[in-house]
Amino acid sequence: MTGLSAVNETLYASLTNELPDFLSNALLRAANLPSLPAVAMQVLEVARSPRAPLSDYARVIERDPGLTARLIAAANSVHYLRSAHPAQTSLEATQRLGLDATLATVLSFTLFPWPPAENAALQTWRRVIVAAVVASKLAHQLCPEKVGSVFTLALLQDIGILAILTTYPDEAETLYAEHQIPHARLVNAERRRFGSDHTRIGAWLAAKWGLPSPIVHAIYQSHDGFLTDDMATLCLRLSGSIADAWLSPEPSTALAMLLKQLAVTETLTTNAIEALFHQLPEQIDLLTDILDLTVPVPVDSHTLLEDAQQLLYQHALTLTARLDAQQQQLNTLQLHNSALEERSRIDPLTQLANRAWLEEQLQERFALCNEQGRTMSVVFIDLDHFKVLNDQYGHQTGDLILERFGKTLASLTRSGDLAGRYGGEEFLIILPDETAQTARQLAERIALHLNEQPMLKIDQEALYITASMGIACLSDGNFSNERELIDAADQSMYFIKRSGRRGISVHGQD
Ligand SMILES: Nc1nc2c(ncn2[C@@H]2O[C@H](COP(=O)(O)OP(=O)(O)OP(=O)(O)O)[C@@H](O)[C@H]2O)c(=O)[nH]1
Repeated sequence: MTGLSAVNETLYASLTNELPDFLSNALLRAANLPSLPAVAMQVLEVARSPRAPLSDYARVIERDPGLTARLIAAANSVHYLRSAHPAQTSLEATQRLGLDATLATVLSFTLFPWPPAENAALQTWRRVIVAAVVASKLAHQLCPEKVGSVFTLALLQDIGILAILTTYPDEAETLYAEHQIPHARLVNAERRRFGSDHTRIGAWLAAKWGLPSPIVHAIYQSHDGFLTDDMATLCLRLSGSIADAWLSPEPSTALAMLLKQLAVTETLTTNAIEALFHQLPEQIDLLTDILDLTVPVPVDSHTLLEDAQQLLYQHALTLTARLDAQQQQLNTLQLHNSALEERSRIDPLTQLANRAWLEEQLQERFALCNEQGRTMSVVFIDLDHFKVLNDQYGHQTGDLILERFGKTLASLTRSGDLAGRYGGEEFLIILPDETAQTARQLAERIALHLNEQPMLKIDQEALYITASMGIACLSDGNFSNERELIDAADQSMYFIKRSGRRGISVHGQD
């Protein structure tokens, strides 16, 4: 057996530093701060050794006559009386009670006020007793070699509440009456009222008693999340939550929420949880009988688990339905968005790209050419004498001509090219990776088309149009941005206008 641990000063100091000054001062001034007598400390030390025989516990316990008497009384309580001879010694009592009940009795007797009154301390003790049974059953499944230590830790996880109750009796009693369930909310309420919660205060108290640092750390982290690889830690963290569900006024709802959280850990199968729940009632009855504790709601584990799973299933169904509806909404919105986006790029009259889209594409293309040493050309087209057409045939006919010219451009350009309406009767074609020579060939095809195909027939009379076109190629000038490239093509187009219209000019060549 190892000896009693000395207080780990560094750990105690760092935990004291974590508490606000007013709280640590108040805790230290508290008259009845829970204390752990030497005998209980020694029992906990024994419990740290996984293979310690019951006789080791009995030997430690018999040094304290009061504790021994309590243990013998517990061993001779209702559940154990069927045995032929009442237990008379500490060893007989521990043997009859078994490890879990022995530990629970020792800690109950040393920490828990007697006789129990219906108050927050009793609620707390009820919770940890149920939690300890849960922890022990879970440990049998997940880490059988640590059953004893997990059970002890589960019993100690809420000692911080006892410390808060003795330090701020009235305030804490009210707080715990309000917030008894759920426990997670309690932790937040404690932080708001006392500047710290019972896991920190419990760890501090354990360090003050001189409990081994693994116990102190375990209490500190006892209420953290379920995502941990350490099975003993998981057993401890689950134990409190399962106990809360068990003791909740609406156990099936609480359990359903817990099962949902548990699904994330993927450590416990539904079968394992079922097995656990079916073992719990008997074990809890046994222990609470020995300790004269009543668990207020007698729970039928079968019904509870079934109800919880049903709730979870319904919840999943509602959630799926909601997700489906959201997905549909999203699809509609996306369709709507892409239609809007499409509309924001298209000139409604000609169905070609609009100016904004042309400029955006040109900017991107220009940057890409610079980055990758590629080239491109642009063709700037201005329809000739459009004002005259409008004046002569009317604005609507002018519109129709623009629309038909749009179709002409769309039919003569290739899929990688981008033709758009730059302004009133001005058009621009972007030709990625093409030289001025290729751009000229395209311009010539357009000119030929306009020459050969009338845009309209008005009163059986064919109406032809002409265009002035300017071309600029990135490779033929020192252009520092896309704007300069368009300007160059525009100037070439003006050169044609000035020269009498209907023609093609290439920047740098004419
Ligand atoms: N029908 C119609 N006309 C438009 C549209 N946008 C611009 N215009 C007309 O196009 C004409 C352009 O006139 P100008 O800039 O003088 O050019 P132009 O008459 O084509 O003469 P040049 O370009 O010098 O050959 C104006 O009368 C505008 O009103 C449009 O969407 N529909």
